Amino acid sequence: MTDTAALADEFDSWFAPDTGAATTESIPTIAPATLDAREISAWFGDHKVLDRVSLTMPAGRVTALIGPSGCGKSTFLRTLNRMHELVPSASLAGEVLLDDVDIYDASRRITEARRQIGMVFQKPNPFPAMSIADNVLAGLALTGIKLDKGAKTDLVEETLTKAGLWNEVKDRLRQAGGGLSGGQQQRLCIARSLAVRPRVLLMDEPCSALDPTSTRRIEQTITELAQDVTVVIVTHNMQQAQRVSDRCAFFLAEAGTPGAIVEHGPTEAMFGSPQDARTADYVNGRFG
Ligand SMILES: Nc1ncnc2c1ncn2[C@@H]1O[C@H](COP(=O)(O)OP(=O)(O)OP(=O)(O)O)[C@@H](O)[C@H]1O
Repeated sequence: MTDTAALADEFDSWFAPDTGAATTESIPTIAPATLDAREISAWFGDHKVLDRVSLTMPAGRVTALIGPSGCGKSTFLRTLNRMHELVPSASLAGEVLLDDVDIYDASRRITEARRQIGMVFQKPNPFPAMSIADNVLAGLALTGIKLDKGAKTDLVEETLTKAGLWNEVKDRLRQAGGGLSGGQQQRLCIARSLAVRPRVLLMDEPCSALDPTSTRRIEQTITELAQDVTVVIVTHNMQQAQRVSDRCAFFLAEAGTPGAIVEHGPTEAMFGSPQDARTADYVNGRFG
């Protein structure tokens, strides 16, 4: 996916399949949840790209997924909120438990899983012509949540503050989201995700399109967010993984085999005393 419009479509489509979303006048405030992936295998057609990946991503912590290009990090991330199934040829085996409830259970609505497990993409994808405030509120309509004006105003301030953008935009909330810098747009997208009060926020290389200053600003935001929401982030940047994450999982797809986790654990141990020689080689920049 290459342009902003296409990514905005992706945002739209992830809520689209559900027709039975409930309407409510308030958004439940809930605590961060633990996400537990059990024996996840994933395919595109008959190409198996993940093989029985199990990983617990603890509540209120930042977990970084690291590994060379093509080892299945993004695919794994997309299985965690049922985005993988948006690809027509895609299939999946295994379970993803959100505080012990399987998000793939047939009785659970797809929209509810995606509301509770939000996603921030590689390139910022605000709706460019929509105002900053309306961008923040965009997810509410898509999930069927209706709020009165005062509650919306409060929610815009609350989420832009949490995303570290409020002070920069509070005097121009009616201006177009597309007029912000790349880093500001990414923080706007974080605020948009937070507005539906997710319990988990998935981030797929959220800084890869940003300059170093904007990157550090997003990293600061991620660190601050972790008390409200569980964060799972894919990153190629080893310094970033060390700076923002509590735990890391190292993925590898060796010699044409599907991606699997070689090692996972506290970030300090993964970088300071890795158990597997392949982890040591990767985190020290010897390949990948
Ligand atoms: N939509 C798709 N259709 C078919 N194959 C896909 C699709 N998306 C990913 N793949 C394949 O799945 C495998 C894993 O890709 P994935 O993007 O998950 O890896 P990654 O570790 O996130 O890579 P990168 O770090 O380069 O983003 C690769 O072989 C890739 O070519």
